[in-house]
Amino acid sequence: MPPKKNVVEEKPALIGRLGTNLKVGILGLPNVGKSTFFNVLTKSEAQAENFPFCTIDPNESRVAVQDDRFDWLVNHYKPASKVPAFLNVTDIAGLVKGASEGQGLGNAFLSHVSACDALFHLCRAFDDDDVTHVEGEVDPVRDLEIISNELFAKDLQFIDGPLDKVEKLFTRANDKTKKIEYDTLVRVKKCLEEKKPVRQELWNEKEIEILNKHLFLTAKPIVYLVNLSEKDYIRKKNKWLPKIKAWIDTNDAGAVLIPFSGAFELKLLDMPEDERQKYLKEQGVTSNLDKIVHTGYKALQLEYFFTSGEDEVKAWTIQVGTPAPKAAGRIHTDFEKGFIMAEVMKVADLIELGDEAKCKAGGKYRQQGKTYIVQDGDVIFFKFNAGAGLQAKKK
Ligand SMILES: Nc1ncnc2c1ncn2[C@@H]1O[C@H](COP(=O)(O)OP(=O)(O)OP(=O)(O)O)[C@@H](O)[C@H]1O
Ligand SMILES: [Mg+2]
Repeated sequence: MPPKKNVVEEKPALIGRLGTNLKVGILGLPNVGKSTFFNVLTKSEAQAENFPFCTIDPNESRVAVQDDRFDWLVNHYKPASKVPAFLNVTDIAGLVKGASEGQGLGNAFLSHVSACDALFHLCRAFDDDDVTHVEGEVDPVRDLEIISNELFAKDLQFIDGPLDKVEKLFTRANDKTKKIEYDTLVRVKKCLEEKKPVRQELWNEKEIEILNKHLFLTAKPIVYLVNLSEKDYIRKKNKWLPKIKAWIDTNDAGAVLIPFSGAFELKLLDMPEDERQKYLKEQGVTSNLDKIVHTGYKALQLEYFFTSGEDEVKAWTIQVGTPAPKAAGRIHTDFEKGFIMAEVMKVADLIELGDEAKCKAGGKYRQQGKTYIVQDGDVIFFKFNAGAGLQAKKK
């Protein structure tokens, strides 16, 4: 029997703000290399020094998403203007044990975490007696636990307010419309008490709508980054890596772990391009920064389609699952209002066949209507009725 239409399917979905201007925050203890990472990633010059709480106010920047497909389009069309996709990144202040009780920068810090949509949880696995560790000695597993506990503690403090409110309406005032909200928040509280991050629980769409009103810290997707010494990064070995992996498997199953080295990346940044290539070849390593950017982008459930021609090749960021008219609206609201169709080629087909004419001849140039869900890497030309925007305004 086919499933009933009104049954809400349980599927892992992004809990959080909607939109395309989402950002990833860099989270971790003080002095573990967050600003160093931010600087090498975004080629910025945020202050990164060897003392805890060097960063106080968040620094924001964006980093271009490296994509060979975009490079191919640029090389093919030789456009006057080229605009890749960008990932927004925020460097936040270090968090210490007791932040949820106001220690360190306390609540100010946690509000900066709250303003981000996903997190790079960065921990330190490099030994360097000259770089101060706020907890004494290096132990990234303990550090992950400290930060994770603070996030749980903050969510637990926060939930009582909304839960009390909805409980009054649902149980005492007998407002049955509040049932889902009440049940959802009770489940959230249970998760938090069991130290299960909200993101690890399976929620249906209705429940996600409720979660999205509250933006729990443990609902945000996390990518774990381990900051290694240059030596360990090059030899791809560090005694903490297996322990960190085991911690993630137990506490945040399925989350991605990516090692990098702030010291190594800083060194690369200072080298001229030819020297850098030579050094990478000699050492037999590559930088992990592109991979980190891609993973962050994916964690936000963002993707992009391309528009391309001689004027411009551009990657347009959308949320996964965006229908064609809404994607068109990213370019201009009139494109959405007057949407007629999307003419779509897959960038992989374009690259394989060589040009648009061959795509058309090979049946790889398709006309798609309003219900088409745009896919990552679609090359799209939108047809729209130019007067539609005006007509809509007149109504
Ligand atoms: N992989 C590494 N190996 C050795 N030293 C490193 C490495 N990564 C960062 N450092 C050094 O650690 C110190 C602290 O780095 P940074 O200022 O980036 O930390 P932070 O996490 O932003 O600190 P805060 O929370 O205080 O803002 C700096 O002196 C930096 O050069
Ligand atoms: Mg810093």
